[in-house]
Amino acid sequence: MRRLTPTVSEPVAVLRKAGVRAQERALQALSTPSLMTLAGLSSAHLALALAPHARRIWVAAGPGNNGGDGLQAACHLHQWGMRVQVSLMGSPEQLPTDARAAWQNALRAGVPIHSSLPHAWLQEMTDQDLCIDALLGIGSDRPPSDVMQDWIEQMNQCAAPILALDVPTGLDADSGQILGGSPTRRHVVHADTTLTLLAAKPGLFMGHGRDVCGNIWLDTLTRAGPANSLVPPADAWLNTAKPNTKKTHASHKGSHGDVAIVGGEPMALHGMGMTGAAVLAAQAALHGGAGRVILSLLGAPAENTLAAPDLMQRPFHRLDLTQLTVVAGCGGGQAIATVLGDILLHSARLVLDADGLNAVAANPDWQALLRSRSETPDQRATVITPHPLEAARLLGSTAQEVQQDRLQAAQALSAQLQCTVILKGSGSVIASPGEPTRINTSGNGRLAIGGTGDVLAGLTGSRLAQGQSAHEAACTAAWQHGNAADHWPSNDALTASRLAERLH
Ligand SMILES: NC(=O)C1=CN([C@@H]2O[C@H](COP(=O)(O)OP(=O)(O)OC[C@H]3O[C@@H](n4cnc5c(N)ncnc54)[C@H](O)[C@@H]3O)[C@@H](O)[C@H]2O)[C@@H](O)CC1
Ligand SMILES: Nc1ncnc2c1ncn2[C@@H]1O[C@H](COP(=O)(O)OP(=O)(O)O)[C@@H](O)[C@H]1O
Ligand SMILES: [K+]
Repeated sequence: MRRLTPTVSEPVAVLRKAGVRAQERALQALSTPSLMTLAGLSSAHLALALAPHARRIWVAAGPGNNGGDGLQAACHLHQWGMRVQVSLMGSPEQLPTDARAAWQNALRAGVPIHSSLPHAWLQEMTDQDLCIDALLGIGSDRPPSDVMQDWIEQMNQCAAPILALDVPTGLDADSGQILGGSPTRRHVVHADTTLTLLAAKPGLFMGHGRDVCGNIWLDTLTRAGPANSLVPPADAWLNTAKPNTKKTHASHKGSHGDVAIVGGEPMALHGMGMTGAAVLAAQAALHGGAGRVILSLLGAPAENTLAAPDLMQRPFHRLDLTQLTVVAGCGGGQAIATVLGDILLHSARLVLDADGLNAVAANPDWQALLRSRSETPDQRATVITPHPLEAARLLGSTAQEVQQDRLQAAQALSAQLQCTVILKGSGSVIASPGEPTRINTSGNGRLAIGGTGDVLAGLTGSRLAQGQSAHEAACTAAWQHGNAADHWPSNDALTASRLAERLH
């Protein structure tokens, strides 16, 4: 069993529900004792570690095998001398085979099992006690019923912390969306800890998953490690790519790459002042360690006084795109369309963001140009950094559809445009042709403010300029960007410009 944090360094495979089921089938036949026995024991061990002094442990068990895990855990905890009470939803006779066996074990051991909520217990429980959510796991396929909503609400209102088994009830394990629609305290369990079983699931790290899982632990239930042939191919991996920011002594500014930021339409052009976005990207490229950073503001003949003195400023026509890592589109407005063809055709390495992506979405010729960058003999690296709405425009779908399956959306976009994609948001997904898809787990809701996406684009450009491949640059930049937010002092405002200066 191990805790999954953003700083985890060993590879962690992520499987959708279908993959977990395949793994379960393959391992089930080989595993003695049964997987549920192992799952119950593991859950009981973690419960005891979390609440060693608990005077009451309440297990809410559902009608499937997730309920079976809870019953099995209750049996161990009871045998170890803890005061446990189980509320079982549904009829024991209708439990699936393994869960029914767990119910019989618990009955034989003398665990109190009821079919209703233990109201008096719930009132008396304190923060030293523990609730175990074993209502639903990966079999959860619809919004919780009214009765289940009552149980979820009572659990969320209880003073005791919550340990969710496998998946917090109400959360879709594939998407991180709430099956009941919104993350209210009736629709989803807000766990303090989630023990996920067999494999990590994408929904725990995306969308609402980050808010309702608490600390995530994984037990693969395979003590000696499963034979490779039994493990289905991973749908993705957690992103563990930390940047190496060390530079050799024998280097000079030319060794660390040149980045040009193209964007930042001024107010005078179409009444939308967006130069700040390009300046933020440039600052991030600078602090990310690029050797030289050039700011090329669109439609702005005069030098911009907002920009730091470390930045060079040049008009677009003076850039030698063939020698540069170009970060294009941050605050690009409509002006980006006047230079996008050249950028797609000639940039040695390219990060395309924001209005650059919107322009590509509206123009099939530019989509073809973007795709063709991967077919040039030098296979020009391209990273695109859409948020869900920008991704939806490129895919011809909706932001809601993108959020329903972020892994699939990022992979489809990467295949469609033959480039690396960072699909931003809670649980950024990094997909590249021929590379394992990554889910980034660093970062938090404090990043959900204007300008932090520009910082990510500039930082990615800086990593590309320093010689990383498109996939590596995207993975290390996403991780570093989120990590800076994770280490931000709680009493200090996080703003995009400050983030750009504190990338570490
Ligand atoms: N069978 C095994 O070998 C193992 C199973 N495991 C556990 O089993 C879980 C999967 O078990 P199941 O496939 O039985 O699925 P679940 O236990 O997650 O739930 C399925 C049951 O819940 C009902 N249900 C689904 N949505 C509902 C809703 N909204 N309101 C009310 N009832 C609802 C279904 O009709 C079905 O009866 C995993 O998440 C994991 O906890 C683990 O113990 C590992 C081993
Ligand atoms: N809840 C969150 N958890 C982690 N990262 C987030 C979260 N919300 C936003 N972010 C990150 O913040 C950045 C926001 O980018 P974007 O939406 O393009 O904003 P802007 O265009 O204003 O810069 C992205 O890197 C995104 O991944
Ligand atoms: K659960």
